[in-house]
Amino acid sequence: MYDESKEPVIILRDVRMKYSDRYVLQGIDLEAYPGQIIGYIGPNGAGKSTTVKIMLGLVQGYTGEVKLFGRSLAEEAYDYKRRIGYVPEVVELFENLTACEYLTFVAELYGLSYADADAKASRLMAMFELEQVYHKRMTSYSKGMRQKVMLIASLLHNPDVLFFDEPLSGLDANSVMIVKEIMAQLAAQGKTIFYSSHIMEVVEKISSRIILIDEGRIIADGSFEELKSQSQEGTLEQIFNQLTGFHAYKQLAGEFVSIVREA
Ligand SMILES: Nc1ncnc2c1ncn2[C@@H]1O[C@H](COP(=O)(O)OP(=O)(O)OP(=O)(O)O)[C@@H](O)[C@H]1O
Repeated sequence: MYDESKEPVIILRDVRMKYSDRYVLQGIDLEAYPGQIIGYIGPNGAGKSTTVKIMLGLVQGYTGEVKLFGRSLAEEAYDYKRRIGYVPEVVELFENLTACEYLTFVAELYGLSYADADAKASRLMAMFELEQVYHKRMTSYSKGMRQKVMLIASLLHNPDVLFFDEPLSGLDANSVMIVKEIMAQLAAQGKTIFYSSHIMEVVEKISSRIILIDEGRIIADGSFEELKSQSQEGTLEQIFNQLTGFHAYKQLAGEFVSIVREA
């Protein structure tokens, strides 16, 4: 369980972000604590990736305050990146490298020596039964194999906060169980996991807290039980549909299919 007596590791205050004339984040306020697994969910285009990229220092030009580990990202030369890990949604970069080359490169950026990085990376690859391909180029990897490499890359430096964007994407059923358990054990040891996904069944089960964002605003924030009792719905998928005002999926699907069938 997370410990709210500790200092929050993430603080966002009135974070707003504008692209061209349009606000895609309209005032995000949240704190995250050690040991929390936060499911950060919302419709396509709601602003989830933008929020995460701001926290990663990849997007500038926002207003409001963003603090990680008690210090503002706006502070000059604040080197917080060694304490965070990130699994991006799209894994296409660097595939001409072998896993060994890629993982040791990433770990060295985080300050590990080559020898330590190689030893740790090869052992973690073996845990996913990927030892045979450790020295093969990732162009020859399946989607799930690449995803496992990205997970390892995000964890090699033992970060305190993890940002995962669809981390189970492409993983087989056994690997999903392993990764879910890894997340639970990391959280039990006080890591904070900020997790974006569209797979509601998984978010419902693994999150200690769920934040639902729609059109750049937080519209629900609490444990699954809290969200359930507020909305009178049974599953997270139903809560999501209700809170985002979506009911017409059958009609929409019908219209879609009828357009497809037009000669
Ligand atoms: N670089 C950019 N330039 C202009 N608009 C952008 C840019 N990045 C994101 N947007 C817009 O900001 C809005 C929020 O995008 P964002 O990627 O944060 O959504 P998301 O909630 O992560 O969506 P998804 O579930 O589809 O991944 C969208 O309307 C998107 O078109």
